[in-house]
Amino acid sequence: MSSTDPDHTLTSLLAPRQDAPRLLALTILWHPDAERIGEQFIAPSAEVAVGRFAPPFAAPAGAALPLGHRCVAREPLRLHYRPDGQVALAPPASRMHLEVDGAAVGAPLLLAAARLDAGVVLGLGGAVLLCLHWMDRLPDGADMPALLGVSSAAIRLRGQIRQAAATDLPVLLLGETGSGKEVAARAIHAAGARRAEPMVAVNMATLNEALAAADLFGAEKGAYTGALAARPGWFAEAGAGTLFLDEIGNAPAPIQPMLLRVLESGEYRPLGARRDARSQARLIAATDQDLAAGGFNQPLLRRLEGFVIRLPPLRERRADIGLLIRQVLRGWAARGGAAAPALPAAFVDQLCRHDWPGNVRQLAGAVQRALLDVDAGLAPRLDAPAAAPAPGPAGAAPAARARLAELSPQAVLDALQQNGWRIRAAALALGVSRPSMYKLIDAHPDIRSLAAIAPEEIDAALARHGPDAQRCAAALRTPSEPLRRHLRLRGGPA
Ligand SMILES: Nc1ncnc2c1ncn2[C@@H]1O[C@H](COP(=O)(O)OP(=O)(O)OP(=O)(O)O)[C@@H](O)[C@H]1O
Repeated sequence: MSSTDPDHTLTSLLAPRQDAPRLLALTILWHPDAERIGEQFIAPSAEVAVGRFAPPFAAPAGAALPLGHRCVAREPLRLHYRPDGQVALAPPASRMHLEVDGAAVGAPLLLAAARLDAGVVLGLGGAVLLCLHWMDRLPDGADMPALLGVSSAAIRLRGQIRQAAATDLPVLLLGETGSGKEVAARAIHAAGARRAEPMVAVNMATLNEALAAADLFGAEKGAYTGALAARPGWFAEAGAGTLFLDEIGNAPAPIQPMLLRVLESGEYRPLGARRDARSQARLIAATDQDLAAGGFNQPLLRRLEGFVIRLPPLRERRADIGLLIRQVLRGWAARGGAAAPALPAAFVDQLCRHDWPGNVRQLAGAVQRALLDVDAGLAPRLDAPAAAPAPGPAGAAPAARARLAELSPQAVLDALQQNGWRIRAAALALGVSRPSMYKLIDAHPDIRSLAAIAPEEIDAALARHGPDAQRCAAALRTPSEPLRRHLRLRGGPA
């Protein structure tokens, strides 16, 4: 741990040094040969000339080849990283159509250094898209297939995951909705010494406040009304593995001091038990909220911050967008057995420049819908209604929030009914985050929270519909996940 580290966390050891050299880099976002997507050229000097036959682009440990495509002019466009930090761009002396961030360019221009932080999208000849960006670290072997990315931010993230995996510290994952927090938690578990033990993921926002303590810490038989059998709780189920507490900012207030106690002493008391139990589990928590802003138990926050990892939003790492699009295309081919329909380069250009408040999840949804459109002979559109952004509860853009308010109660009800009353599936269908889905449900006049339903009514639904939690949920007009947990706690059907 660094003695000058004001946060006293390991994270600062990995923070890029202010004086770290940064190099100009070009990453292939789109190419008629999809295998080329993600290949990079990292400039060894301040001058780069990009044409059909040079420079060579390569994947880590792969062969290096020039862009090669006939739409790219032989005459190169020239980039010059100037001492004042700006990048001068001179178009080629040819008829090739050149676009810079969607605008046609026919004359030299200067790019401010800050534009390259997120990545500038260069369109060459209407067929090849490149991302011009900075690199402040070397490409890695990208040995975490669930966490794609060739940007410096993606490489830094994988490095932090490897470091966190080598420790037993609690980890706090911070990032906007859809930015990959759960994927990162699973990668930490998979890369650590506990990989052979279970990983249990709990969404704190779905916990029923009255039952949360029993859910997490377990309960003795008869510990509360309806507890027909003892149950272990998530801490015991995680054993010596990893307990992932997603959306920790939504942890019910009475639970927070109990979590603090486990983190401080390793001990907790199952409901109705005479003595404490010991937790062996490693804790990873995630949130898209600012937990320091108020409401959340601050000593608990300090404990969770053993190792803090910030997941960068997609709009700050455009160099990764091509690989993420290709992942969806490959998924389509793997599911359907046939290659995915071709997406127009102009549409991919839009995808690469979009702001993606719902991050990777929203991008993947937009690409899926575009593929369905193209397959049906329609032109893909980025502004299709279903492609509405998935805002998080905190930090959501005003435009995204407005769109959330535009969702009618009927649309929310339809999404639940069509998705077996499952919150996660309905949130995906509406293109909103799970925290937003909870807010929509709370505000809905015709959807009830489980706590508001009398036990006799639940019993009557069970008697009528049998042990089918989804049918009971539909009959009770309540989401099925909390009902399923409630039934499990009672020792009944799930
Ligand atoms: N770097 C990545 N490479 C490939 N897929 C990714 C990456 N990051 C995220 N994804 C995918 O994006 C989707 C959202 O990721 P994930 O559920 O981990 O996000 P999250 O930050 O936990 O979201 P939320 O806060 O809404 O729960 C998942 O389908 C995941 O597989």
